[in-house]
Amino acid sequence: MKGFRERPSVGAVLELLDSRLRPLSPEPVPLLETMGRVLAEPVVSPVNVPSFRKSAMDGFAVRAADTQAPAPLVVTGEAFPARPFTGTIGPGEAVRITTGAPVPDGADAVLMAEFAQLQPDGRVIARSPLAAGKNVVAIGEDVARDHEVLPAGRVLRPQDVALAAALGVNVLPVRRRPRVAVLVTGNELLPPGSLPDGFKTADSNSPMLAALVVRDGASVQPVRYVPDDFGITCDAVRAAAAEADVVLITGGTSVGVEDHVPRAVAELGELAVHGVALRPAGPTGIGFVARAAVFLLPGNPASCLCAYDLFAGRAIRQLGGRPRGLPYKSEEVRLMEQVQSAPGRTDFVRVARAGGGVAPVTGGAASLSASVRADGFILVPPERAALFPDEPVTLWLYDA
Ligand SMILES: Nc1nc2c(c(=O)[nH]1)N[C@H]1C(S)=C(S)[C@@H](COP(=O)(O)OP(=O)(O)OC[C@H]3O[C@@H](n4cnc5c(N)ncnc54)[C@H](O)[C@@H]3O)O[C@H]1N2
Ligand code: MOO
Repeated sequence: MKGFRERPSVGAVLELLDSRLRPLSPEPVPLLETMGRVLAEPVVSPVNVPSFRKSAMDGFAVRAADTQAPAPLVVTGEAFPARPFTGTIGPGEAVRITTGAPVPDGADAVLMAEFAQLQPDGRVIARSPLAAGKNVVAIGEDVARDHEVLPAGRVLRPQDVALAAALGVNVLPVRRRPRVAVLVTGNELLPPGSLPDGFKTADSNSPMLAALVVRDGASVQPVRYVPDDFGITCDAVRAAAAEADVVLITGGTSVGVEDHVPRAVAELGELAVHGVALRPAGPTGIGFVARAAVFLLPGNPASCLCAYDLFAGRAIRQLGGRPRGLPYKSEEVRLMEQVQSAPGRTDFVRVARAGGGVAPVTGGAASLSASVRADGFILVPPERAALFPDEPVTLWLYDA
């Protein structure tokens, strides 16, 4: 059994990771299925919106010049959406119009019904003068043809999908979703939901990882349980790497006699990182097998979450074309208690709000309940051996 030799810094590991991964290729997807997907190319409008001069109000289409003096106008027809008035409005004339209807030729303003005085003979008088263009939406006023309306990289929102629909676009090029396989190692584990029994432990890492993977826009394959056996571990990693873009392996990452994962990854491909100057999750590993990026996530639940958040999630987001940084809101807060670290190491410290600032929650890397009690986490940078009360720190918030 060998211990960890050199542990690269978190920064060095992130650099390596970023240099090895590129967004997955685009795929065409029907518009209604694109919500939350990542746009791979900009959307350029093929049309003007609106494509005709459109009334913004119910009332009367008029010539603005005719409203400067309060003279009665003769109503010569009606205009409705998609049922235009086909004639031209001449001097002294008006056309009854509804919102969304094409403004007839000759008219350059719409008199709102509220400001129209109807005469007993059916003619209409403007109560106040109108400027040209009043209540008329110009051609291309909302969207001009050939203009970029959605940038590449956009995580599509409901209104984005709606705009594409308004432009007549019904298929969008979006990044392929990363496919993620999860392998759970450890003879001691029972499937999630099992009552912990004797020396056995219910698997809590895989439900957490599945939720994180979905949050980060990827699809997750059914979890596979792998006993602590070198040959079976190799077979499972090989099979997972053949069908996934990312393989997450929890447990068996360290240097104990039953920790087969690092050697399996090294033999099947490349173990680029094993051990990071980080606490918790120091035993984290990163490798590449076939075309898959493989993450060795320590078995302790808090370490597993930490290693996912800092490394695996970043890779998944990058492959999916999403912003690769931490997907949490941050805020500057005051630290209420001293936090001990060590020079050269990054510490991931779960904290809760306390006394107008934040304080570490109690519980080690094996404590999942500490992650549940935490409002978020802070990171102690490698150049600091400790953080002190009253210092400003960046709080990464678990809740938006
Ligand atoms: N010589 C050294 N030994 C260890 C070091 C070290 O630096 N040098 N680091 C320690 C740290 S820190 C951790 S973390 C562990 C990581 O070890 P493994 O990744 O091999 O994790 P396991 O031993 O398999 O499990 C640790 C712990 O977590 C429980 N576990 C595992 N999987 C799950 C799961 N899916 N759901 C819930 N709980 C799980 C497991 O039962 C153990 O209790 O290495 C140290 N050793
Ligand atoms: O870092 Mo281990 O990841 O503390 O339990």
